[in-house]
Amino acid sequence: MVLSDIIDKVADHGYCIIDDFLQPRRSQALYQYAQQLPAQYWNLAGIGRQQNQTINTMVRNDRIYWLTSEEPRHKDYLSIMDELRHEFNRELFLGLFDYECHLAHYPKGAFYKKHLDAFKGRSNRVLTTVFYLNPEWQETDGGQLVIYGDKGQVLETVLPKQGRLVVFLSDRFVHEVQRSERDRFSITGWFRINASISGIIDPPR
Ligand SMILES: O=C(O)CCC(=O)C(=O)O
Ligand SMILES: [Fe+2]
Repeated sequence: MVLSDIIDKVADHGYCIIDDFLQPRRSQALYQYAQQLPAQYWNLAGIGRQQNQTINTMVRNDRIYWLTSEEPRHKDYLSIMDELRHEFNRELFLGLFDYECHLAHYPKGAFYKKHLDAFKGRSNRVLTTVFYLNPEWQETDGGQLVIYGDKGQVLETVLPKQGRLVVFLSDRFVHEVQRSERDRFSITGWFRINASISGIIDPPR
């Protein structure tokens, strides 16, 4: 996998789906790490921004855990995403300022209804990344990521299988996570610009 493939695809289509983004043993290590995280680390995910953050389990009911660079076991992933950020800036002049990401755990029955990760001109999230950790995944396990086009048509239905990375423009593609029939683990993140838009800044986490 070459980072420039990702850049080219995003430049051409606004999104890309890449397999074997990391070496299998690195993906597997992240999977094992996520699986053994004690229950108290996982928080129910909220929706909306800072003051308006609410937990609405009708919209999403996954659990998340933010990754910080202080923890050595997060460094590997954060540093490759930083390389990718530099590459995006070098090739497409996106001016991406930082990257934030969290582990996500969708237990059996969990989902995330149709949504956008950012609203045009109202967010500093530019690109969304989702990296999948489960080593085995079948159609019948559910949990597909569905990406929609601007007329509401299905563009992609993505099986969340280990090593696969999805990158898309955060304010352009409505997407959803279909009900998962098994424990589903991933790392979702956002490349951001350092802009204060209408006096609103997205929360750092
Ligand atoms: O896990 C996925 O496939 C997508 C997650 C997502 O859309 C989000 O966390 O905003
Ligand atoms: Fe999303």
